[in-house]
Amino acid sequence: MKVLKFGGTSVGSAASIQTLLTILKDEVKNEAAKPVVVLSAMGGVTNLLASMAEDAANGKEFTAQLAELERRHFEVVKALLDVQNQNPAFTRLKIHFNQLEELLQGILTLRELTPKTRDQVLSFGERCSTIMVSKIAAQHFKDVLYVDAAEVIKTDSAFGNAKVNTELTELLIKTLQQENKDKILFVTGFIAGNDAGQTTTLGRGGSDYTAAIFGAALNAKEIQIWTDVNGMMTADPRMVKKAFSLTELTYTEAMELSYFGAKVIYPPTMIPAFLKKIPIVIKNTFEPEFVGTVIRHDCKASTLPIKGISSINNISILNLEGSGMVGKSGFSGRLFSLLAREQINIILITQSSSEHSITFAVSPQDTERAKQVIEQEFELELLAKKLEHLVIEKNLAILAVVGENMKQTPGMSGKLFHALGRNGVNVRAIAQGSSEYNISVIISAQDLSKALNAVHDAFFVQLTKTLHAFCLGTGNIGKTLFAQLNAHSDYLKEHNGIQVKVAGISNTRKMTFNSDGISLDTWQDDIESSPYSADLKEFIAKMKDMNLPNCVFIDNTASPKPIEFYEDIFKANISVITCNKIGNSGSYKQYRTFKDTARRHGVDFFYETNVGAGLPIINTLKNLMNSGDRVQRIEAILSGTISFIFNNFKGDANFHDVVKEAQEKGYTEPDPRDDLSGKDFMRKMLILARDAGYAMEEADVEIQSVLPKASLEAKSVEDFYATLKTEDAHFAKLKDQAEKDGKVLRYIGKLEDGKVTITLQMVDENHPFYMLSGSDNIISFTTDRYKERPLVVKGPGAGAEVTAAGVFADLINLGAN
Ligand SMILES: NC(=O)C1=CN([C@@H]2O[C@H](COP(=O)(O)OP(=O)(O)OC[C@H]3O[C@@H](n4cnc5c(N)ncnc54)[C@H](O)[C@@H]3O)[C@@H](O)[C@H]2O)C=CC1
Ligand SMILES: N[C@@H](CC=O)C(=O)O
Ligand code: NA
Repeated sequence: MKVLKFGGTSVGSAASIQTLLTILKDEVKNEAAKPVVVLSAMGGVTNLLASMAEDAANGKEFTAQLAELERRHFEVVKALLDVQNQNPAFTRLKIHFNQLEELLQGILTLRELTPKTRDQVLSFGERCSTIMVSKIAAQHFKDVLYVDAAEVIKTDSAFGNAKVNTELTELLIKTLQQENKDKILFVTGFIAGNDAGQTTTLGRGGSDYTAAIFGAALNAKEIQIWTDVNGMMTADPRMVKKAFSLTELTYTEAMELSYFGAKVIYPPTMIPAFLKKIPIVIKNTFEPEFVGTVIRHDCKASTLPIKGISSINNISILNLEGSGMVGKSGFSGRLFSLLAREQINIILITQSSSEHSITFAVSPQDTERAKQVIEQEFELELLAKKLEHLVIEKNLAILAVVGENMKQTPGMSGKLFHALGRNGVNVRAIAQGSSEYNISVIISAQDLSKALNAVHDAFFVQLTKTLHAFCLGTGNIGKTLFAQLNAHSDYLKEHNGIQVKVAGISNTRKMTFNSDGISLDTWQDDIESSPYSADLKEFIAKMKDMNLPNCVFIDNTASPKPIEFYEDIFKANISVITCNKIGNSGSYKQYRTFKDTARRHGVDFFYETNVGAGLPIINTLKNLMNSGDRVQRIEAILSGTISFIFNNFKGDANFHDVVKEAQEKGYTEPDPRDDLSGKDFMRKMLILARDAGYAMEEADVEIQSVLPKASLEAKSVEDFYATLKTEDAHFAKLKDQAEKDGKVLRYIGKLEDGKVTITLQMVDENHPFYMLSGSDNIISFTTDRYKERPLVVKGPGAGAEVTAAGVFADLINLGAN
């Protein structure tokens, strides 16, 4: 036979009771032995009863609540019972409501609520729901018996949390069942009775306990807990959207997981079932076809590294330290006995092997009392300075990864701490028992949601890892990146297990945020209709405040302003991807600071597109350097704009029009003077030289300009274009000269002997840079290893598509870390 327990939501309305009946009909059809059905009070009723009792004790009226209670039960009776059966049900229920009213009246008169009376008040919840459901069930099943559990579950008189007399209880339950083998028993959950026939209650999770007691007494084949969620999940689904239901768990794992937070079952109540190895199945009344979770002792081997992550979102820690406890046997015994005497529950303990300090966690409401009693107990040690004063830290949380598979598996704690560290979550204390199925860490409460999501992503790699991107700049590159992300998101999920959510966007006018991800179909409308005006400081503050896991800041601007915040962003453990070259080509000190700060905080700083757009130039150089090679010389064409101009400034073409075309094609910087003046090229050479190990400054780069004086001095972009027309002869002369000699114009950068030069050259067909087209860049690295023939990278080095793709590639590389 099976025990089926239905929780408050499962008996909370006429509709859910109808579902309950369907579930029961299936059970009766498929199983020869009649089930035992344990019921909770209708959802919310226990709390309502408790508050009515409190109100009465405080002299407040309770009639309205009583009427509400009656209404809820009567409404169900009217909806589900045939008219001729309604009156007997109303009468039975009314008797109870009258008793309840009398009881509350007594409390009101005496202004006193004892634990005993409170238990009695609360018992009306289960009694009424069970009477009601059993009456309805009697219309559908032949033999139905209402059982008041107070008659068979016998306890001591510790009202509120009574202790069960197991032997007697089992005997009474067995006898009851023997005598009613052909009947479906409908049993009140949560309540019991003492020897004197008074009602007691079983404490937290009491109805589950009732089910476990019946299951154990009757050696049930299975105990089903019908609730309103799809079984036990890998984490609290309110905080971790990707949490999923577990199909199987061991008892130990269930205990560990649901100890914190998870309200599905309260594991101590399962002990009777656990001792008899009875499987417990958690099912969802509102989705009965879903398999749910089975808790059993003989679970199949699982491929999951952990079963789940549990958490408590509000705890305090107390830290006691001093020489007085070093090597002193009995010290912790004294401390913890004291706390036990005071009924202060210790949630977690850690002690370093130096024995110089003990840290333990308690609930916030116990904190002050714990401090007081410890200071009293250890007064002498404190006076003699053998102990320091107790340090209390509040607003903390516990996160624990749980699973028996962690046993003997190296790398589990590494994975946990990597995920926490990379997301800037500081670990205040750690506890792992030698059983190895639980690693608990204490962190700041405000980091809990971020930490849970990051750790969930790290362990459940079969799910997608979510990156949260905050993007600055919606121009050429920014908007192309959004289009690429949007078009490629399904592929990314499927092949790389990565999901990119754009959680914030700003341009110079507006900014918008959404922690669930801004739609990349409608981002333009979202930003336009956003109530927030752009404010870079605010944007960054909000990004930090949202505290999302796997967070990255993407700078797609050409502005010096975001650069000022990079260091601060790294310090908040947020990675940076940038196509903006201004940061890395500022002072050498600033360049170093970015690199060092990112490394110190365990986050990434990726800037592949700073040189040659999407071409793999920065990464190639990084690989050379990291593998111990040494750069002897770099020769390169790194201005896509100038490359395009020289490749198209031929025959009758005029210089002005070719520059305009380069801008229209998206090759130029927002201000094309940056390209033509050689400044953009200078920035790239400086970044390369620095990455190659040279501590250079801008002043160390020698630039030969391609522009005449008038164009160089132009005060605006418009004036600049005007000078390109007036100075046409200057450009035509250059072109004619090259063409006459059978050569082409090339703007070439060189790094050699610690010196960087950028010069305008005319090269013939024997030169390796002769054959270029479009916006091609080319770079040749001569190194200790690539000495005879240099390593060459060549291809289009400007344009929105290739640049955005380079930023995208940085993002994917980041996702892999
Ligand atoms: N075009 C290309 O081929 C390549 C461009 N890049 C770099 O890409 C970056 C962006 O270039 P484009 O998209 O062409 O520029 P753009 O002028 O089209 O767009 C810049 C965007 O940044 C925004 N912005 C500027 N200052 C801002 C601030 N303080 N706060 C918020 N938003 C701000 C603007 O509103 C605009 O949306 C530049 O740094 C450029 O050097 C890098 C490699 C290749
Ligand atoms: N404006 C740049 C674009 C790449 O950084 C260029 O022309 O090379
Ligand atoms: Na590149």
